[in-house]
Amino acid sequence: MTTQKSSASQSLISNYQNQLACFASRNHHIYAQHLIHQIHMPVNSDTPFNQQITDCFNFIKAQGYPHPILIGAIPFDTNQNATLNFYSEFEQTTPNSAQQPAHTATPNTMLHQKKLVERPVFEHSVKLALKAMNSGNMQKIVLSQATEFEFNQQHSPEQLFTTLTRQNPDAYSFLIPVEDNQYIFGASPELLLSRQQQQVRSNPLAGSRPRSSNTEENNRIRNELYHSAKDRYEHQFVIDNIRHQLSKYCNEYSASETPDILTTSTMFHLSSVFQGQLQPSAPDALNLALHLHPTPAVCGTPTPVAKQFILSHEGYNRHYYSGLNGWMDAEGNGEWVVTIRNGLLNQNKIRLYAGAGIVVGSDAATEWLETEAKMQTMLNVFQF
Ligand SMILES: C=C(O[C@H]1C=CC=C(C(=O)O)[C@@H]1O)C(=O)O
Repeated sequence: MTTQKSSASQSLISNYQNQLACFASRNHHIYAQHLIHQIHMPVNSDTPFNQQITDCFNFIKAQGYPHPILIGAIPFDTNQNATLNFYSEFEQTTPNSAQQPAHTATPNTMLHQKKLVERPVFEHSVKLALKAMNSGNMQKIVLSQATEFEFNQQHSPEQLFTTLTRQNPDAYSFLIPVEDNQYIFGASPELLLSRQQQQVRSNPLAGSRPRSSNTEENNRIRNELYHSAKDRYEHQFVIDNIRHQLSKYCNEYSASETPDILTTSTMFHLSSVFQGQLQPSAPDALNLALHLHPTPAVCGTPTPVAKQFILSHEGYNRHYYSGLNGWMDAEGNGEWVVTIRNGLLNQNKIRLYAGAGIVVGSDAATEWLETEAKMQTMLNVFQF
């Protein structure tokens, strides 16, 4: 496939060829290699990001590539820059974990680790949030922490991705180039939104318990989560919000009446499904997903109050964590997942993130332990 283009179109030509992006779900794996253009701008109503997306797709198609793809990452705070990567073509395969090489990540030595949010700071924020709830200002908030690890050498992004998909075959695994030669990577259990022609689907999660290694104990934990009034309450904010936002665009839809339990490599979650038939005028997959973001699974209720609390109290910049990532084709079909159980690869440093939903009745110490358990999904990649 040629990458030589006319001088008139040089501004859209890749300086970044061979920056691989990968996105895997249970049903398919997408690999895209020939990066044509990267947009870095906020995806909010103040910027012309939609026009730029249309221009990029049109430009790539005019060069003779009929099936371009956008694979990108949107931050938690949409006032910060998103990264939208445009590829001229992509390969789509059916997952077959038996054929994947059974390696773990490069055997690097970890030199240092540093908490960006220490446990007392997190627990203090939880207590402040509970106070705000008791005075009626907020009903739910998701608070998070991050840890940075420094290794003696850089991990191979491709190996990280292979390990993630092998360890988490039911998750949405991703590896996406972002600014400054960094990558975000992860294994998210949470589908924010998929659109395939007029079919839309969302699988919100909220309410969690760490898994044990003992089967009987796991049965007890699942049962306790399923019947926990506090976790059902925490979950309800998310499904109510998704139903409210998406039903506006649907001719018909259905939503789970009671949640199921979704099992990941490290956690149990309460899980609901929303499915609908979109109206002909409904927005494309990315814009529909942006209407949902940030859901109460990563922010809180009411959204503006929770978002402001997070920005003022959390004590670090979430950036891509708890945003969304995924892909979209030029017809507006796509899959966007919540950027959780993820990390940021920056040369020989890796930053990992995890959060937990807080409602009245939450206990600060238990919530901290929940974030640590969630982080284990990523730590397993490095065999810690
Ligand atoms: C915010 C995270 O998880 C969300 C998704 C599932 C369950 C959650 C919870 O029970 O708190 C969170 O809302 C995270 O993993 O960092």
